[in-house]
Amino acid sequence: MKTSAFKIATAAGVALLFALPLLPVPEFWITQLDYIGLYATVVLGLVLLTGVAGLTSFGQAAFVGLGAYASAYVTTALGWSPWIGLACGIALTLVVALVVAGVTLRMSGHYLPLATIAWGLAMFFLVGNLDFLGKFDGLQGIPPVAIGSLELRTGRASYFLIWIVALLGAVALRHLLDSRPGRAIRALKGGTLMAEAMGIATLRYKVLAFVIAAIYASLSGWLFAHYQRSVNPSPFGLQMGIEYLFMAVLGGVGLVGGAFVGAAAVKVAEDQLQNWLPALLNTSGPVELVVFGMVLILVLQVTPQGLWSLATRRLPQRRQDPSTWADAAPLPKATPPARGETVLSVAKARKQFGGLVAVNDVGFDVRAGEIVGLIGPNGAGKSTMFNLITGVLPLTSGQVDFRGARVSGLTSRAIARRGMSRTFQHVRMIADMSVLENVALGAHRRVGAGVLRAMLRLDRRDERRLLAEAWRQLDRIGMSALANEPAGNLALGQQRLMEIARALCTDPALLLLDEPAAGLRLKEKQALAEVLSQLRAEGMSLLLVEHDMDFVMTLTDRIVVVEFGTKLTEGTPDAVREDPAVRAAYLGVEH
Ligand SMILES: Nc1ncnc2c1ncn2[C@@H]1O[C@H](COP(=O)(O)OP(=O)(O)OP(=O)(O)O)[C@@H](O)[C@H]1O
Repeated sequence: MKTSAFKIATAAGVALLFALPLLPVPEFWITQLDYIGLYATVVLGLVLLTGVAGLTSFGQAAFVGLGAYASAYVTTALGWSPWIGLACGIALTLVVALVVAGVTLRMSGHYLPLATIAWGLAMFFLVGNLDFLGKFDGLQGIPPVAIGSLELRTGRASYFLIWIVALLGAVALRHLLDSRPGRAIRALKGGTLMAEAMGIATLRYKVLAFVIAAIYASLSGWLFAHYQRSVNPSPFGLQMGIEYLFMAVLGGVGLVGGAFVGAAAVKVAEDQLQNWLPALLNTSGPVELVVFGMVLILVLQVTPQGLWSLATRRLPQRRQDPSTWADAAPLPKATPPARGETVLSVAKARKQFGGLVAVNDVGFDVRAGEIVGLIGPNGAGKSTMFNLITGVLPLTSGQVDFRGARVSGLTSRAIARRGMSRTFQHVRMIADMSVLENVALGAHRRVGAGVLRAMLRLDRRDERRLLAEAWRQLDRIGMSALANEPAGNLALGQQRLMEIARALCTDPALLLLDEPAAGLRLKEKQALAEVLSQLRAEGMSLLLVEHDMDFVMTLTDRIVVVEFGTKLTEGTPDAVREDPAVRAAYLGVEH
């Protein structure tokens, strides 16, 4: 399908949705669609949290309950307006979500889903046992939402509000995903180490995704309470938490449109199954969940990316046009170190993995405007040394100073923020993001556009500046033609170059490159050497690990040789080439 046809179909769908209650359609349809809109709003949050950020939560129904009960209580017990109820619900959700996120998001693996189950259960039983919330009977007599003198008393009247909230929520989420904070959230699934090395505070973005998802759920709860006009704990229990996840996965992991398809599919299937299953299986138990599980597995066998991907997977990749940011103001630049200043100083750096000494009291300096090579046979400890310098691994002993200040002991993020950037031995990227978006992650720290501005689309000026920088750095290493490709489609050598562009986007004073020339053809290597020489001429310092000896010998000013974790020698390329110990140990030549 072409993009234009897809857009027309979507617009027609939305127009039909809003025309429906004005047509003489059965009340049942309207009720169904009301619920689908309510569910989809919750699932939008899960698209972000689980689909995009990779954080599984079974606890969304509890946040729906929080929004519902907060407004139900203040409107019934205190007689406040539902709009104040909405504000109370959001405020309460914000506080609770921050607390729950603080407790759970440091957990990894299966602990997070388990913790969200515990949170969902705790909320359910807490609400069910509180007197002032009516225990398991809940609260009745909740007033309808009123817009001026118009009271939304019927399903048809509430329909527009429900769907406006759901669709605005979808638009805001799409905006977010296509923005600076959105890219950071998209990097959480599998790219935390890289993102931290680019100076991105990943825990903060996990918390943000969690809080946004909770607020979407809470909004739905508010609508739900005033639509139903009564609340009790059962729609906010664990079973519903599982169903919301079903909807998110079935609709399409990480796809905004999937929230609506998933919510619709589950709601319709649920009703149909409830009609027929009891008769079919001769039982009155709630067997829909079992059948749901089976349907989910079957659907995901056929379309692993969920139902919505059937509509979107043939759409061409969105292309960014460089003319969009032609006039963007350049990003701020840090003051570079003075030429000849010692930028990096490593002293007696040591790393032990159990009994293995991977780096054995190694020391060397790198000065501004200098390219230093770190060479040695496989397993000599070069990558470990990179990880020690950049804070990915803690030192066993010794120290690292950067621009005159001690950085050993700091996190990789803190070190990156001081102007040290790197590439990785095994390329670290977000494969389904475009090359340009991956590179833009490097410039993340240089502008400040946050979540709210992104959701409201008020971030475009900063976004243009950011993409312009990413494009400029890609262009510098001769890769701008590939800017719109998904990064995962590139050849390995190109992915390495992309990492260099990303590192350059951080505006570093020191660049650490781990085997930059690996996988490149001769011409590409020559072009890369030229770019690196130019960076040196501009006053940048570079430390590189490389196995291609021609590349190292022609490019570097000095070489540090390591073997079995120990420094063998250090000197100019010529001196190192002639050093008998190096020839024996590293170049394999007898002396
Ligand atoms: N996380 C770890 N746990 C245990 N041992 C490790 C760890 N990381 C590295 N090592 C060991 O430390 C030694 C140095 O490894 P390192 O990857 O730094 O070498 P290298 O010089 O970069 O080698 P190559 O050129 O093959 O990448 C190796 O013996 C390796 O097996």
